[in-house]
Amino acid sequence: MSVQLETEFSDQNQNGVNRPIVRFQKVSKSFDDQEILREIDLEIAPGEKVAVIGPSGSGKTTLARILMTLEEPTSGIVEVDGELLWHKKVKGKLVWADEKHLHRIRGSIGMVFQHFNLFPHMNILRNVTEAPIHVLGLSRDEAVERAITMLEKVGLADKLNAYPSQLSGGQKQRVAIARALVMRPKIMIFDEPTSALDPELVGEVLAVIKEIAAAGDTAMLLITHEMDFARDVADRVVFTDGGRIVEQGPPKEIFGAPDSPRLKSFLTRFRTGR
Ligand SMILES: Nc1ncnc2c1ncn2[C@@H]1O[C@H](COP(=O)(O)OP(=O)(O)OP(=O)(O)O)[C@@H](O)[C@H]1O
Repeated sequence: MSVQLETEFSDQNQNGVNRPIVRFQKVSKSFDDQEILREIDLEIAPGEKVAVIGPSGSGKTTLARILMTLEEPTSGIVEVDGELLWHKKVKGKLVWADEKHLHRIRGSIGMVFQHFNLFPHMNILRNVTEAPIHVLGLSRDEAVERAITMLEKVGLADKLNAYPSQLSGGQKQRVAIARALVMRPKIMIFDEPTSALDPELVGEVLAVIKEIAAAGDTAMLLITHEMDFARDVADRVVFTDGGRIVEQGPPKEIFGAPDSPRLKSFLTRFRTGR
C-alpha cells in the first residue's frame, strides 16, 4: 500500500471560510493494474451541487465510492471539510487512516445508492431514526422529530408506519434520501439514484432531489445518466472519460457549448440514443 509524502499535496485553505467541503487531490485508482481514475483533482464548495456525467466505465461510480469510503484510492488524497478521509498525519507524513477514523468521518457523508438497502423488518420511521439514535446519539424524541421533518420533505409523512415491502421503488428511494439527509451530512452523494427504478418512478425521485437541492445548503455530488436532471440541478457539471476529468463548467456551457471533441461526441450519442 502506498504512503504519500505530505509535501506532494498542498495544505491551502485549511482554515479559510471558503474551504471546500470536498477536495480530491491527484486521486488515482487502479483495479488489477488497470487505471480507472487518473490523477483526479476536484473541489466541491459549500452548498455546491456538482453532477458527474460520462460514458459507462469512465470511473464515475468509482469516484463516488472513494468519497463514500467504500473504495480506497491507489494514490492521492481526499478531504471532507478540511479533514483527511483516507489518511491521517503522523509526524508530518501521511499514513493510511484506521477503520475508526473512517467510521467517524462516514457519519458526515450522506449516501444514496441505486439500491435503497432499507431494513425490511423496520417500519419507515425506524429506518430513518436508527442512525441518528445509534450513530449521532440523539434521543428517540429528537430523532423522531428530525425524521418526520425529512419524511415530510420527501413527501412520505403518511407512510411512517408502513414497511418497505409496502412501498413502490420510488417511495423506497425517497425514504433512502430522507435517511441520508436526517444525519445532516456535509456532503450528499447520489450514485445513479434512479437507474434501478421503473421508468414511471424516475420522475418523482428526481423531483424530490431537485427540490432538496434548490432548498438546501448541503453540498451534493450527483452521478447521473439523466442529462436533463444534471442540467436542472447542478451548479457545475463534470464530464469524465477514460478516468480523467475532460471538461467541467456550468450546465449552460457543458450542454450548450461543449468544448472538447469527446464531450461533443458523448452528448451527440446521448441525444441520438446511439
Ligand atoms: N471492484 C472492482 N474490481 C475490478 N474492476 C472494477 C471494480 N469496480 C469497478 N471496476 C471497473 O472500473 C471501471 C469503471 O467503473 P465505474 O463503475 O466507476 O464506471 P462508471 O463510469 O460509473 O460506469 P457506469 O456509468 O456504467 O456506472 C469499469 O471498467 C469497471 O469494470
